Amino acid sequence: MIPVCKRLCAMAIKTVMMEVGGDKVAIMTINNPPVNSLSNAVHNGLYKCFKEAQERNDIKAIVITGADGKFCGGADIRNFQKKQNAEDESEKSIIAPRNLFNNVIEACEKPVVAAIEGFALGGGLELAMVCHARVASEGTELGLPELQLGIIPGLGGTQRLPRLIGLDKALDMLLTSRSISAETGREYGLVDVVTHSSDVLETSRRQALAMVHPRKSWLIALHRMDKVGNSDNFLKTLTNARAKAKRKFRNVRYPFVCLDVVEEGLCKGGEIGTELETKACRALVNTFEARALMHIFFSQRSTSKVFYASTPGLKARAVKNVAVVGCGLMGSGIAATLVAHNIPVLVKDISSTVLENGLKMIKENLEGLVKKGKMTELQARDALALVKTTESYKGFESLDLVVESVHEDLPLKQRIFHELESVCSINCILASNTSALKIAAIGAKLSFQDRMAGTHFFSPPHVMQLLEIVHADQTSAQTVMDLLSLAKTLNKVPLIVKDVPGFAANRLFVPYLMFSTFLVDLGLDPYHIDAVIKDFGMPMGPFRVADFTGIRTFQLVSQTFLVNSPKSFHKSPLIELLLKDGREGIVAKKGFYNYGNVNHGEEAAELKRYLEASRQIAQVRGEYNNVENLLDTDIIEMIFFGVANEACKVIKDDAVTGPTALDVASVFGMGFPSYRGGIIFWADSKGPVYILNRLKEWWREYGSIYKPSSLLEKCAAMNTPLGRIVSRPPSKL
Ligand SMILES: C[C@H](O)CC(=O)SCCNC(=O)CCNC(=O)[C@H](O)C(C)(C)COP(=O)(O)OP(=O)(O)OC[C@H]1O[C@@H](n2cnc3c(N)ncnc32)[C@H](O)[C@@H]1OP(=O)(O)O
Repeated sequence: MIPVCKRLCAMAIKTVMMEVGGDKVAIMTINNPPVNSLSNAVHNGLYKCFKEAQERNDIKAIVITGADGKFCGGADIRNFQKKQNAEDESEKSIIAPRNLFNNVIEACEKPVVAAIEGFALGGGLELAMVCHARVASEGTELGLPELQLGIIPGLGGTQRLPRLIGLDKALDMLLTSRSISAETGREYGLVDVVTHSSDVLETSRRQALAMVHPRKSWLIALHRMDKVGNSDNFLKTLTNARAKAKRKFRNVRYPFVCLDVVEEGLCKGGEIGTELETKACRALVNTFEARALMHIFFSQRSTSKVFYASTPGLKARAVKNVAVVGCGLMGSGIAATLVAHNIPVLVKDISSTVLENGLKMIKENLEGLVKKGKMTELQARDALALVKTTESYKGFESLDLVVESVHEDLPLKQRIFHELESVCSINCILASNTSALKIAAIGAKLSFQDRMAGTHFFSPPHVMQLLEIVHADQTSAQTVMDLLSLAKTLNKVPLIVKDVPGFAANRLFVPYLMFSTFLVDLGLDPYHIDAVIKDFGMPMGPFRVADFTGIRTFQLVSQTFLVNSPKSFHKSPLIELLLKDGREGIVAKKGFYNYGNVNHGEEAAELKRYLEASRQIAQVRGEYNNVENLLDTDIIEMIFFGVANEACKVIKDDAVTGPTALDVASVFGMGFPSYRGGIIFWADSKGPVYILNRLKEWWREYGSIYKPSSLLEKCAAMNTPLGRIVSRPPSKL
C-alpha cells in the first residue's frame, strides 16, 4: 500500500475530491450520488482539481475514479429535463464541458488513468475515453446509451469510441445502446487492464506511474486512426449502417444524426467531429423524442421506487427457488425467464407428455435468447440444467415462490392454491399469472392471504419487459417488496397494480384491438390498419399481434370488458367467425394471416369472406362509411384516442399509481413507441381539448364506445395535461 497524504486538495469541493499519495499520484474521486453523474458541479470540480494537479510539482500522474464503486452514470439527465422545460430560449442550451474533456483532461501533460468500477455509461465512458488508459474491475458495464434517450453522445463518444475499438463495434454499441462488460472491453481494446475490484485503484496508480517514465507511451484517443481503416472502408461501413438503421428506426432522426457526426469526424478530424457532435447533441435535447424518452427513463424507475418510499424499513427477501405450476405457452416462458437469470425452477404439470412438451418450449425460448444475443449457448445450456420437472408436489416445501400458470378456470385455480397452501412453507409467496380473474377470488379460500399476489407476465414472458405485480387488498407489503426485487433480478419493469378486472396493461391492450376491429367492421382493410400502425411505430400492427398472442386469448380477456362495461365495447363478430373456423392465430398457423411453416405470416386471401360476413352482422354506420375518407392520421387517432380515453378510466379507477404508470404499461407491455413517451405523454402532445372534441364527434356518430371519460372532460375543461393528474402511493391503491 502506498502511503496517502490525507490532506484534501486546497480547493476541496464536495463533488470531486483529490487526494495525493506518497507516490505522487493524485486520485480524483467523483462523489455525486446516486450514480456519480456529471453535473455542472462535477465539471467545475474536475476543472479545479486538474488546474491544481497541473501546477503542483508533487503530482506526477492522475487517476480519476468514482465513489462507492460506481465510476459514472453519464451526464445528469435531470439537467437535460430542466433545460427542456426552461421558459427562456437562451436557457435551453447545455453548457458543454468539451473544453474540459479535450483541452484539460485529454491534453494534460501528466498521464491520466480512469479507474473504473460498477459502470461507465454515456458521459461516464466518454470521460474514461479521454483518459490515457483505463483499468476496470471485472464485470463493469461500459456503454454509450445516449440514443435510448433520443440524443447522441455529446462529449466525444462518437469520435473516440470508433478510434479505440474500430468502427463496426463502435456503431453496434452506439446504435443498439448495448453495454459491454469490462472483459469484452479488454478484448476490444477499450480497457487496458481488467482486475478485481479491490485492486482497481492500486493497478491504476501503477499504470499511471508507468506512463510517467517513457516505459509506456500513451496515445490520445482522438488522434488515433489505426483502428478505423481507410476512407473507402469506413464509408462503406457507414453506408451499411445507414441501411440497417433505416430498417430498425422509424420516425426518428437521432440515429442518423449520430451516423452523420461519426462520418464528419472521420473525414474531417476528431476535433471538428467533437465540435459538430456537441452542437448536434444540444439540438437533439430539445426534440419531442428526447423529452419522451427521458420521461420514459424516469417513469420506468419511479414505478417501483414509490413503493419503497411508502414502506420504509422493509427489506426484500431473496427469491431463490421457484416452482411454476402449468407449463403451457406462458408457464414455459416464465420458467425460461427465471432460469435465464440463474433461478432454479421446478415445473409441475399433470403428465409426463405435457411436461416433455413444456421442457421443449423452455429450450426453444432459451435458444431464442441466444439468437437475440442475450445469452451464450453455454449459458443457455446451464440455464436449461436448472429446470426440474414433476407431476407431484414433492420439493414444494422448500420454495420461496410458486407461480401458477394454468388456464383461466377459477375452480381449478382455487383448488391448486388450496393444495399449495398445504404443501408450501408459510413464507412461500403464492402468485397467479392470471390475466382475467381477480387475485382475491383465486385466493379466497386460503387461510393466509397476505402472501397471495398476482405476477402478470406478458407474452412471450422471456421477451416482454413488463411484469404487473397485482396487489390485492390482503397482499402484504413484504410480498410486494419481494416481487419487486425479483422483477429487478429478472430485468423486468415492474408495475404495481390494483386487483381490478384487466389490471392495467390489458385495459389498454384490449381496447387497442377492439378499436382496430371496429374500424374493420366499418369497412377498413386490416392489413392497411396494420401497415399504418406499424408506421406509427408499434412493433407490429394490431391484427398481427392478435395472431401472436392468440385470438382466443383476446376473446377471453375481452369478457372482462363485456361484463364490466358492455357499452364501451364493440364485440366484433369477426372474432367468433375466425375462431369457429379454427383461425386462432399463429398457434393454428392461421388467423388474420396464414403462417405456413414460418412465423412471418402472409396476407390471407380468404380473410375477405370473414370480413364481409362480420360487416354484414355488425352493421356499423357512420359519416365515414366511405372509408376512403379516412386518412392515416384518422386511423391512428380513432384507435389510440380510444385507448387514451380508456387510460383515463384506469386512472379514475385508481388501478395504478398515476398516469406515468400507464406510460410504462403501454411502452413495456404493448410496445407503444418509447420515443412517443407512452400513451398519456403522447395524448398530452395532442392536448386533452383536441382529443375530447374528436371523441365527441365519433361518439355522436358511432355511439358509446367513443364516449369521453369524465377525467378527460375534466382535464379538457381545465386545459390541464393528463400527465399532471396527481399520482397516489401504491399503499393507497
Ligand atoms: C453528454 C453525454 O453524452 C450524455 C449522457 O451522458 S446522457 C446519460 C447517459 N447515461 C445513461 O443513460 C445511464 C442511465 N442510468 C442507468 O442506466 C442506470 O441508472 C445505472 C446502470 C447507472 C444504475 O442502475 P441502478 O443501480 O439499477 O440504479 P437506477 O435505479 O437505474 O438509478 C438510481 C437513481 O439514479 C438516477 N439516475 C441514473 N442515471 C442517471 C443520470 N445519468 N442522470 C440523472 N439521474 C440518473 C435514477 O433515476 C435513479 O434515481 P431515483 O433513485 O431517484 O429513482
